[in-house]
Amino acid sequence: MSLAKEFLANFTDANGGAKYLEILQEVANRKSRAIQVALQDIINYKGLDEFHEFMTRLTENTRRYVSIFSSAIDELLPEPTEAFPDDDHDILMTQRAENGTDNADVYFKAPSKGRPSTIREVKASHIGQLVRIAGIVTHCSDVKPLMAVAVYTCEDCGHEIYQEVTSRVFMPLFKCSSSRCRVNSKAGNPILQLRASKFLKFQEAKMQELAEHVPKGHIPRSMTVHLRGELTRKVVAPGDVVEFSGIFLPIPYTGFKALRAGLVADTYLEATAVTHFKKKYEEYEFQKDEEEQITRLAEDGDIYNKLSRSLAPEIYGHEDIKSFASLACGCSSQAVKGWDEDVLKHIAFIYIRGDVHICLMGDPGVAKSQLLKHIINVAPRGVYTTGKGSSGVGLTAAVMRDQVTNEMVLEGGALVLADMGICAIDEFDKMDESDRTAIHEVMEQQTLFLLQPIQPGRYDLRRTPAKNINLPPALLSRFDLLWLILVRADMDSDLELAKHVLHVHQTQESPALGFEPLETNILRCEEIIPIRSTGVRGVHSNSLLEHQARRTKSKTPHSYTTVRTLLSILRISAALARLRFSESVAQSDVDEALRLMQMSKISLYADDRQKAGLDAISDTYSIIRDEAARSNKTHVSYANALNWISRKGYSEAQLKECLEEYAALNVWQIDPNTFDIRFI
Ligand SMILES: Nc1ncnc2c1ncn2[C@@H]1O[C@H](COP(=O)(O)OP(=O)(O)OP(=O)(O)O)[C@@H](O)[C@H]1O
Repeated sequence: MSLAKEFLANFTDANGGAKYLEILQEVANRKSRAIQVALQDIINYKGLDEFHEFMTRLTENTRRYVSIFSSAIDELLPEPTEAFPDDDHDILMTQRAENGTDNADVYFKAPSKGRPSTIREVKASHIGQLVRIAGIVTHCSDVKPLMAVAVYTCEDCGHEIYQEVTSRVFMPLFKCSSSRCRVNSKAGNPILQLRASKFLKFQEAKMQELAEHVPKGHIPRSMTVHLRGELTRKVVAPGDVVEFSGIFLPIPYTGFKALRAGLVADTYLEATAVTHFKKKYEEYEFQKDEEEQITRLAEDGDIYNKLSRSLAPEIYGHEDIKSFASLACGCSSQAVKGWDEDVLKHIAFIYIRGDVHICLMGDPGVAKSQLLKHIINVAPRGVYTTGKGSSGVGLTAAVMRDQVTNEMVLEGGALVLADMGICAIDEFDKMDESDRTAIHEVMEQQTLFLLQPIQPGRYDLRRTPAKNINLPPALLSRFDLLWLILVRADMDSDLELAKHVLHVHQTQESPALGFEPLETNILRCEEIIPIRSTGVRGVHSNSLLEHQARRTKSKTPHSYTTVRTLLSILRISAALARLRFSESVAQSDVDEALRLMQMSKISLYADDRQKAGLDAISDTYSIIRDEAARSNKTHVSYANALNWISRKGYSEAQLKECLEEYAALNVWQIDPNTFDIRFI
């Protein structure tokens, strides 16, 4: 205990203040009841060597050190410096203090260095130790009073008896322990005084391991977490991604369960600190360097391209899907405000949702699942689940009996946990039809994004998507984009893919992108800041409607325009504007939104692209024209043009043919030496 006293009395923080003595003064003045001891402070206090043995003992037998620190605190507790009302409550507190039953609550916070453990990594060998565990909260009970000290008054001798309660069940006292009753050979009659007893706020949470910690094909594990005192209500809602520091403890079964269980005990985590990992968009606090990087990005004219190419750089190609996925992260459920009346008058809905849904379909092994996991990792709140293992209840909510309060409560499923975030449902087509209908309403109310890869086996291009995907049209129509990824015979593209995959596996990093890929935390910030922007003002409606009318006259079959299509264009355009930190949607945003919609349709009817007159040469021209328009350039280097078209799977030979054909039409001039392009 001497080391504990020395540390608490002499530790000074970075500002030279006596951190823990100040906290003890707060406790003495009844301004606080909790003392959180950061183990990092103990490490910093004397360097690891001096306190190494102390730290090891503390982390391996934490509960014992809670009582050691409590005793040290009792000896160090200063006199109050502020008077407080002298009422019967105070008399009681004084008595408790004299009986040592009113200790302040001591909590240890594990050092934040290194990766927290996953639930799967915490074993029986960790029993009694201080551990850090990261996970997603799936259930929170109400905050209830938990008795910590039972106070009795003996009816015969008036003696006050204190009984410390350390579990959720305890045996009340029936015999008075005073000397007077003992001398009189009386059992006495201790009466429990609830008003005098000490209660702690108590909350029970269920934490599930994060999707990225679950080995393929395994079921996510969960753990019960007990939150007491000042730690209650720190976990705001199911879906919060948090890191708990706590003592891993066994919880003996009681009653008949104990008879059946024998020596087997259940386990739980006695929380001592809670850190929120991914907050809701509004609560996210940016680090200083993040703000600086975002500011530099905001001034960069190529932010959209850099964002989408930084998402899953080790996955080759799929640029348009990555572009749209980065938009999906950055959309907001805010209504799209400020669009001028002409556009809105064509829209039946009063409320225009801001979220987008994507349905990814494709052949096996085209990186659909990998893309989902990257997107979930970037999104501030993301939940990944598989249709094979999910039921409608597992996706929405189940009515469960709360173990603590024995009341019936709603336990949030994947969609609830991802509220205001992104929910990725893999192999959605494997879900039962009856379960799938559970998300119709959710998708329409737009509290979630959905990315759902579907493997219809081999996709038959001669049939419509609805027939290939065997999803009800009512559900299909809720997707803003249906994107088909097929393995196509294309030597150049396959060669590039092979080079890319080999490079990733040899160097454990993605090939050079021509710029420093944005870190995940910057991508996450980048997706968040636009959320905070107010709604974006619309472009002049005529250009939007004309654009859409022109596109839908194209020869691509099945390309009718519904109100939902128009809403999708509104949402995508608004998301593009937000990514540019713009408060208004520009023509280029609408162009890009229409291009993404067009590319989505083309992916579904690829073989019709030739019939639709979008052959390789005109497609190559469209790609160069659109990219040049987006970067607002009239002069395009040959290297850029080649990079743009090869990303779409076209070859250099097709580029050269396109350059010649459109130079002959006086669309552009080609530099005879460098083959650079200058639009006329
Ligand atoms: N374009 C690509 N670039 C890099 N790696 C790829 C690409 N396509 C597939 N892969 C690799 O192929 C493997 C399969 O990827 P993934 O599991 O995401 O495919 P999938 O489409 O989900 O397959 P399935 O439909 O069978 O689940 C992964 O290791 C992935 O990295």
